[in-house]
Amino acid sequence: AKKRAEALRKELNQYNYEYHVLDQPTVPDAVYDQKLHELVQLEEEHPELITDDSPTQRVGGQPLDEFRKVDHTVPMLSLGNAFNAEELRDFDRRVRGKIGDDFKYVCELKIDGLAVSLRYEEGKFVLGATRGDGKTGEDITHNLRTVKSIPLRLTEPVTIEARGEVFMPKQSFLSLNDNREKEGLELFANPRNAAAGSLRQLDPKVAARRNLDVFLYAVGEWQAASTASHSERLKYLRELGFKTNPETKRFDTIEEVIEYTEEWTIHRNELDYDIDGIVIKVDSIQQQEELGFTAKSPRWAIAYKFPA
Ligand SMILES: COc1nc2nc(N)nc(N)c2nc1C
Repeated sequence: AKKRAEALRKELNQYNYEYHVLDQPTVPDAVYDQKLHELVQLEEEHPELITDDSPTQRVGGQPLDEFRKVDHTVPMLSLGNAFNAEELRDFDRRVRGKIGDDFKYVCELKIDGLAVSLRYEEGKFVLGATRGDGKTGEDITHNLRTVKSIPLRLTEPVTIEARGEVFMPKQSFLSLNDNREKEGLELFANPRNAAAGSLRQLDPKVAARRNLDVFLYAVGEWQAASTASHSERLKYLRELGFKTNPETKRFDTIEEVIEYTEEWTIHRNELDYDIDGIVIKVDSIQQQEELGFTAKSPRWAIAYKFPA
């Protein structure tokens, strides 16, 4: 029974990863559901076989009676903003004034969701927290465990804090508001508020039915082999089993970056999720360190915000 439970757990976690992280399922839902049912029965007969990374353990038992405060090991920063191409060129001039012309930019979609920090110890998901004021957030581990694209166990037993954005896909937002209208409940104004409202619940069963998703984009505490660039860090996050955004691109010049912001200003309505801008970062870690930080934001990154 122990062997069978282990085999089922491995298989189901792999299917879950393919479906929710890669968006490339290799088996039909019926196969997943049938094997999950077998594991649930096996764990009912042999509770001692239950491990906390079992797919049956994503939705916890009792609701909490309050949220615990969590101090971030590494503060969660905020980004400076640019609202037009000229302000992006100003940013570029400041960067070049400091590190010269030999560098690359990475551009990422700025997901309109809720910033979270995910802590793993020896590869196991142990703590998920909101950004809060950047130094102290709230422990929402019980809700983040229900997000199927958040791995409960990484492919390597590393200790790491990954940062990203939890969001509600547009389609899920529309059907959630449909249901709320039918039940005479107040509607959510937008997917961001719906995601935030779902994560602010004390009972994880609520978040579990809200179809939340995540994209990871940065690391806080970092133990792994040194990485030379942000692009390499994103690749490493993917290798660990995290979901990162597929639209991320590297460019040599700010003019290419401006074209990328113009493209997404037009095409963002084709995405399955809301974005409120584009985040632009100097790719090299060494050059990021040369540029450093202001009191609250990195000098090596900026958020281009779409016109409201
Ligand atoms: C390096 O710091 C950051 N990086 C980010 N990257 C993306 N893609 N989206 C964000 N919202 C974001 N926010 C911060 C503070």
